[in-house]
Amino acid sequence: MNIQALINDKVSQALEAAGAPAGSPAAVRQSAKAQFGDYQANGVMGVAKKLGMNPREFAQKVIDCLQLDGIAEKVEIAGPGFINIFLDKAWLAARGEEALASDRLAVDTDEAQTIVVDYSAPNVAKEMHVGHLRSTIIGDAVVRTLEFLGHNVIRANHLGDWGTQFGMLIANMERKEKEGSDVSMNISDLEGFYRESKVLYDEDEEFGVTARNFVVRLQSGDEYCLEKWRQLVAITLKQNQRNYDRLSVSLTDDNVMGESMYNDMLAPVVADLKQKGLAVESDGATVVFLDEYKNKDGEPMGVIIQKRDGGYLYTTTDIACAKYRYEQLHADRVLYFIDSRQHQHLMMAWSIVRKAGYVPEEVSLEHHAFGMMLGKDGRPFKTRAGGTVRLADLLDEAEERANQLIEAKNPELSAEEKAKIATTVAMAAVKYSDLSKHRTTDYIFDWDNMLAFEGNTAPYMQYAYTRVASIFKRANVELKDLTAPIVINDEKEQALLSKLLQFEEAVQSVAREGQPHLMCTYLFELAGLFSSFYEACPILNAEEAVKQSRLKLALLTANTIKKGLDLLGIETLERM
Ligand SMILES: NC(=[NH2+])NCCC[C@H](N)C(=O)O
Repeated sequence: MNIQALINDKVSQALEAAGAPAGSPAAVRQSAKAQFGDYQANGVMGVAKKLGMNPREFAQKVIDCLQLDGIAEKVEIAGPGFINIFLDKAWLAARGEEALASDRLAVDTDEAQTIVVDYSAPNVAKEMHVGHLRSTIIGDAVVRTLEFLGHNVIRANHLGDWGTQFGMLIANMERKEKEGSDVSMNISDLEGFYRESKVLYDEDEEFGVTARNFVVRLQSGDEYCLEKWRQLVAITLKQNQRNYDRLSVSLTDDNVMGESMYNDMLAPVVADLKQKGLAVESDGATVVFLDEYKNKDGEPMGVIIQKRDGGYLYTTTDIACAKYRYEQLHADRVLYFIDSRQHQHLMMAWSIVRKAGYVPEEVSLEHHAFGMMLGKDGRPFKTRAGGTVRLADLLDEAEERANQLIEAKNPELSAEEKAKIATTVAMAAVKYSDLSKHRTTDYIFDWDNMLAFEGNTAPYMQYAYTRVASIFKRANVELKDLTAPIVINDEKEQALLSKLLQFEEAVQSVAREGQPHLMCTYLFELAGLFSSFYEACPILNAEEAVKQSRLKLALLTANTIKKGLDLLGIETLERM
C-alpha cells in the first residue's frame, strides 16, 4: 500500500469538503522529522490564500473534515498552517503484518503501461567503455523497478550499428582478405582494427574512395557488405554480453534494436517532413528549422536530416526511432538513459517528432540524462596512460580489490566462498556507487570509497542485510513460528516500521523519476534506523511476545533490503 497516496487522497477529500476548489493540491509529503509526524500536508496554506482565509483557521476546517479514523492517532496544525499526521501504531502494525506475509512486500502494482527503455547503447566495433556503464546500470535498475510494478517493459538497446564508419571497416576487411591475413578477430583486435581502418581512411586516398563506395553499397542492401557488417555486429555483441552477464544486467541479443533497424524508415520520414512543410532544402541538404532554438545571430537553428551526399544522420534515426516506438511498439512512455551531452540532440529530434505528429503529447518522451564519470582528480575518468578505460578492465580491477578486502576480512573462509563473496561485492560496489549518486551530476569514481564498509556503499548495504539475516540464524526461527503479532511500544520500533512501510513510495519515486539513487537513499536510511532500533531494543533476550514482534520487524527489514537491492540489480549474501 502506498501510504503517502492514501493520505494525500484523504486530505484532498477533506480540502474539498472544507470548501477548496476541486483538484486543489494536498501536497502530502513524508515528514522530515519525527516531531512533525509521519506525513505532512503542505497544500492547505496555498488554498487558504486563494480563498482569502486565515491559513490556520482553514487548516482546522480541513482537519474537521479529515477522515483518518483508525489510520492516524493524532493530527496537528503546525506553523503557518501545515498539517502534521501521526499514524496509528496498531494500524502500522497491521500494515507490517501484510508486508511480511507478501512476497512483494504488499507493494501494489500499477495499471500496466507499455514502457520502452532505451539504455546501454554501445557502438559496434568499439569496446564498451565506462561511459556506457552508467547508462547500462541505471537503465537496468529502472527496468527492474518498472517490471516489479507490473509494467510491460521493452528493453531497447539502441546499438550504434549503422553509419559511415562501416565503409572503412568493410574496406579494411576486404584488404586483409586480399592480403590473405586472418580476419576472424575478437573485439580487442576490433578496437585496434577500428583505429587501423581510421588511419587508412584518413591517409590513403584510394582506400577512402573504396570505403565511401562500401557505405553506399551497404546502405542499398548489398549482400557482400551486409555479410561483413553482420560479422562485425556479432563479434561486438558477444563481447558486450560478457559485460552484461558479469554485471547481471538483464540485456541479451534479443533486446538489440540498433540504429540499422530504422534504415528503411529514413527516406520516407524525410519525404514526409518535406511534404508537411517542416523540412526544406538548404545548401543541397535537407534541413528542419526550429524557431525555439536560436543561433548566435538570433535565427532559428537548423537540424540537418539529410546531407548533400544523401546520407542520413543520427538525428534522422532518432526521429524515426521515436515514431517506431509509438506506432509499432505502442509505447505509453519512452525513457532514454543517455548522457547529458546529447540533451539538445534529443530535444531537437523530439521537437520535430511532435511537430510532425509522429508521437502524441500524452506519450511522454523522457531524457533521463546523466553526467560524466570522473576520476578522483575531477577530470574525465581515464587510464594512467590517458586512454579510455575498458569496462572489462574496470570490472577486473574491482574484483581484484574486493578479493584483497575479503582476504583481509575473512581469511578463514574457503577459497571458493571468498571468490564468490568478492565477485558479488565487486560488481555491487561498481553498480551501487553509480546508482547511489544523483544521476544528473558528474560522478567521481573512487575505489576506496565504493568498497568501504561505512557510508552509503554496496558493502555497507550488503553487510546490513547479512547482519539482519544472521539474527534469524541465531534465533533459529521461521516466519511461521512467529505467532505473536507486531506490537509497537518503543519509538525506535515505530520509526523503523514507519520507514519499512515507505518502501512502496521509494519504488514509485524511482519509477516516476528514473532516479535509482532515491532507492539507495531509502535503503541507507532504513539500515540506519534498523541499527538504532537494534541498539535500543534487544531482540533475542526480550520476553517471548516482544521477541517475536521484534523478530518480525527484523525479518521485514531483511526482506525489504533484499528486495530493494534486487530492484537495483544488486545481489545479497547470506554470509560475508
Ligand atoms: N536513441 C539513442 N540515441 N540512444 C543512445 C545511443 C548512444 C550512442 N550509441 C552513444 O554511444 O553515444
